[in-house]
This record gives sequence, C-alpha cells and structure tokens, in this order.
Amino acid sequence: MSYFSNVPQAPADGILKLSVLSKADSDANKVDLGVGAYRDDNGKPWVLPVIRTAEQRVASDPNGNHEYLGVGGLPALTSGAQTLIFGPDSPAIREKRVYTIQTISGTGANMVAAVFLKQFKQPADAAVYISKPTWGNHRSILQTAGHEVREYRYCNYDTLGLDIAGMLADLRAAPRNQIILLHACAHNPTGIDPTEQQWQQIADVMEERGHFPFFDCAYQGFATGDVDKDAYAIRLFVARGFELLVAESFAKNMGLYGERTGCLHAVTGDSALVASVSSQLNRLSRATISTASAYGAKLAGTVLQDPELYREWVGNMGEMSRRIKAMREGLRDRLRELGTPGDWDHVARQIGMFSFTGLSKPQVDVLREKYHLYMTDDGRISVAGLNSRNIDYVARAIDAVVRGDR
Ligand SMILES: Cc1ncc(COP(=O)(O)O)c(C=O)c1O
Repeated sequence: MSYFSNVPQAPADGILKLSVLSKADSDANKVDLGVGAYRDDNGKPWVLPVIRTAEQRVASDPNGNHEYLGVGGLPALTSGAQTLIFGPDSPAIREKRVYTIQTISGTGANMVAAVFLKQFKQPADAAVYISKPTWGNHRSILQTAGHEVREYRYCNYDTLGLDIAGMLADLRAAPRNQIILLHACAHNPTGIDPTEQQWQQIADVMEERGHFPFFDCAYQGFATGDVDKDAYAIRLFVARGFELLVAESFAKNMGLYGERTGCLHAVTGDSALVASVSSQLNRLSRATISTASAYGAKLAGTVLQDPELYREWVGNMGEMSRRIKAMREGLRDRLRELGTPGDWDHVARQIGMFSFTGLSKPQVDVLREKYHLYMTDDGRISVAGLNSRNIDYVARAIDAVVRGDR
C-alpha cells in the first residue's frame, strides 16, 4: 500500500479552475472576467509605467540584485509600506508601536498572521470570524493554521449592498474577544465597503466586545483611487487605540502579481511589546520562508521611497481606478439600454476590482459554455477584464441569460 494512499483529493480552487478552463478556450469572443488582474484595453496585463521606471533604477543598482535580504525583509519596503498603511503622521509609527515584516505577497502575510494568532491568541479558543462571503482562500488559510472559522453577515443578497445591521448583530452576538477579519477596502468578492460612518459603528461594537481586528488590505488604491482614503478603516482603528494586524499586498496596486511582494504589520498598544512580537514574527518567517524575495521588494521600495515616483504611482492608480469606474458605468448603461430585467445600478455602485452581479450558478454556467464568458460560480466579475471591445458582447450575453437563454 502506498504511503500516500490516505491522501484525499483536495477541493478544487474556484479561481484556479476557472483560469484553466479559460486558458483552454480558444473562441474569438472569449472574455475572462475571473482573475483579479489589471488589464489594458487589449486584454493584456498592464505594467504600471512607474514600475518600468523602478525596473531601470533597480537594474542599475551597483550592488546587484541577488543578495540575501535577511530576516525582516527590505527596510526600504517595510518602512515605506508602514507609512502607506498608517499614514505619514501615524501615532503608532511615531510611538514605535508598529513592527512590519516583509512577506510572500498578501497570501503569505495572511498565513504568517494566521499562524501567529493561532500561537498567541487570547483566549486560546477564540475563533476567527470572516465575512459572508469572503475571498475563498481566507477560510483555507485560517483552517490550515488550525483556527475555528465562523462567519458574520456582510452582503445583503437582495439589494447587493452591505448588510450592516446583520454584520453588527453578528459581531455583537459573538463571544467576547474574538478575532475579526476585515477587508480594509474594495471587499473581495462583493465590491461593497462600509461607509466611514459604518466603520465607526463597526469599531464601536468591536470595542464593546473586545474583538481583535485583523485587516486584509489587498487593494489599497482600488476603492477610491486614493491610497490614503482607502486606508481610512485601518487608521480609524489605530486612532481609536486598537491593537491590530494588517496583511498587505502589492500584487494589484503595483501590478507585481508574479513578484509576490507584501508585508504584515503588527500594531501593539505599548512599544515595549514590539521586541517580543517582532522576535516571534521573525522566527515564524525564518521557519517557513527565511525571508521573502528581493526583486519585487526593491521595485516597490523604490516607488515608495522616491517622492517623484510615489506621485507617479498615485497617478497610475488614479488612471486604473477611473478606467474601472468607466467600465462599471458602461456595463450598467448598456444593460439599461437593453432593458435587461433587474436593477443593474449596483454594478456601478460597487467599488474596486470586483462586482457581485447577482447572476445564478446556472446562468454563470450558460455564460461560460455558450458565450465563452468566464466568471466565478457566485456571479462575481473582475471589472478589470472589461474593455471597450468586449463590453457590448458581455452586456448582450448577460441580457440573454437573464431573459432565460439556456
Ligand atoms: C482579499 C484578498 N486578500 C489577499 C489576497 C492575496 O493576494 P496576493 O497573495 O496575490 O498578494 C487576495 C488576492 O486575490 C485577495 O483578494
């Protein structure tokens, strides 16, 4: 009998399966609205112009690019990332209450946070609460680290808006001192974020119940086009005195998908605790990956540290965000023109890279099989995959399935 005979087949990852199906489809009309990667109007990956400049700078580095960074990562990245998340005037940075470690993109940051929390959470049996729905990998990461995972209500599936009453009720009803995973901005998969006032309500309930905030920030700059506005929730929680963790990814907002560049930030209430917290995060990193990779960190670090490149980056993101908004409004307008049954305003109202269309699994299947249009089974589309050449086709295909095409 094989040593591996007790290994069951793992459930397929929805997004990866979709991307395999889409790659294998050679139809001329194919539209891939699955993966959340930024595309240009020709459907090709868009390399940010500022990253092209950073590439030239890094290539001319006289010290070469193959040096080992050492545990903790590249200081230019970790310090720049700290300012980006917490703001230039952050009390937590000024009072030296933050430790930042470089990670393998946002996924690695989530995993280091999950393992750290499993070892040190108080109480030891605290569960981690995730939004319903959330990024599919959250549950997998948290369970792999050994956490009990529970859900709080988030999406109102009738209006495709935020179920703030349900969310607050679930955070209130949870036992005290639980860990609450929150999307900092541009919620994946729904494209629905709390307003500033709703974030304050969330903070009120979390404070009342002693919950610990664990922010996942994978799309800073994608919600409003402004990195500072998109950090509102995190900065609010810090200003209100919460201790917290933030997982940060540069995959989307710098277009560094393949470089796997990210950070994990820990904010403590007391600077004296940073020494022990950082020693444990360094140990976890050392035990799993030693240290994250250098090249993407140098690119992102260069952009974050150079005021001129930083301004250019903000401009690039503004451009991305305007294009996504135009595509959202374009899709809504076309569906309205076609008289497609249903209220499609939510597509324009939602934010970030993703939208919840409200289409059903059977409708999603017909769109894929008959129209070569790829979206996840829950009806989520990556708006970044729309462009001026495919948007009419997408609207007509959606119109057909909504009217009952099978
Ligand atoms: C909510 C959320 N968190 C984290 C990630 C991790 O991204 P990456 O590991 O590519 O940085 C993603 C990517 O899809 C995401 O949507």
